Amino acid sequence: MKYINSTGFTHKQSDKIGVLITNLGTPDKPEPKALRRYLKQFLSDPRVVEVPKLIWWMVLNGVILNIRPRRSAKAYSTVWTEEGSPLLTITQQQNEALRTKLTQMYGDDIVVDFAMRYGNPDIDSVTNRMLDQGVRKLVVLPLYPQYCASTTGSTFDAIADLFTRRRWLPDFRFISSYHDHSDYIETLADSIRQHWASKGRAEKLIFSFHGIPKRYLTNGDPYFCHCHKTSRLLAEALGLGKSEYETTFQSRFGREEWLQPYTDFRLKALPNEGVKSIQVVCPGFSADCLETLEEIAVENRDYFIEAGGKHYEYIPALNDQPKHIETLAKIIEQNIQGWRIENDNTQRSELATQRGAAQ
Ligand SMILES: C=CC1=C(C)c2cc3[nH]c(cc4nc(cc5[nH]c(cc1n2)c(C)c5CCC(=O)O)C(CCC(=O)O)=C4C)c(C)c3C=C
Ligand SMILES: [Fe+2]
Ligand SMILES: [Fe+2]
Repeated sequence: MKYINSTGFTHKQSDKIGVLITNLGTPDKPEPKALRRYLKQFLSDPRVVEVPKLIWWMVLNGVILNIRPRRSAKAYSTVWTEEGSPLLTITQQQNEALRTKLTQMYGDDIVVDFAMRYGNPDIDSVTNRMLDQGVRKLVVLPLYPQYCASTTGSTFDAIADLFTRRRWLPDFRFISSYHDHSDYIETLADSIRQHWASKGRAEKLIFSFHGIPKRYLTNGDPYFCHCHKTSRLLAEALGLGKSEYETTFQSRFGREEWLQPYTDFRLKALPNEGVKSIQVVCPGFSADCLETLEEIAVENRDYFIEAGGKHYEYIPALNDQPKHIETLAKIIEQNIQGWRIENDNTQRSELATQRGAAQ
């Protein structure tokens, strides 16, 4: 085994704190070839699809990767902008804003960067670059408020895998969820209140979260409970009664049962139950992406209107809203307690001396 060495250190270089934010990732282009590459990496992750390896390899390579890339490329091209995929652009904006905020709080010895679990920029390259810049204490914040093994757990796997290959490991903290953090709840509530102030209130508010197979819940994944806790706290903050909101699950994939109730089923049923005006918010998505901009804002609107609904609004994700960035900075601040920015170069000088002697 050849380990990745820690190179590039110099005398008087101070130790740095690294803050790495991550999200799921997105294809490089809204084209079938790029989608094939992206979906192959994403759907080959055993944390995402928990099906025996050989069976899944045959289904993925024999069926899914021959059909889905073309279909998904079409969907992606409807949300793509001149800057690229919304998920990437918004994550870049969040990263810039967070870097500015944390630099104001901690000075230049904090290194802030972002990476994607699938596609680019990848976790390996970004983390290696941060460690080579002198990061000796690393905190990772996956931008998934609710813990799920398929997303948060998989992000940990990628970092842990890199660590098994590196010589010099940093102090390390991993933020596994913030679904009930009071600032996150208040920021979401505030964004909904602002929407109400400018657009008025619908009869019902739908909290739509990305789904997962129901089997993962029965096997002990806390994701479903985290989603419901976020909803309950959000409803309390907004003073909503039980009949004024619903929690639903979107973005099903494959044939098995996923978490219920399904968003699209409920949107098709609500007009028949007398609900003609709704607003939908997706608290599990920290950045707008295909699943919110296309599936919720367009596809599900059509279902609701076709079923007899009159008024449908999607309330955007928190994205790079200043209050969201302040919330993320606060979560990071609380998780790096006790991490002093070091300016003690004794160890560094020691190493440099030994290297000099060895040459
Ligand atoms: C917010 C949390 C997410 C969970 C939990 C999640 C689980 C999950 N997803 C799939 C399959 C797909 N998801 C896709 C897109 C997608 N998923 C999330 C987030 C979560 N997924 C985001 C933010 C996005 C959008 C990415 C973007 O580029 O905008 C896709 C790709 C799109 C498509 O082809 O439809 C798939 C596939 C599974 C199987 C799963 C849990 C088991
Ligand atoms: Fe997904
Ligand atoms: Fe989708």
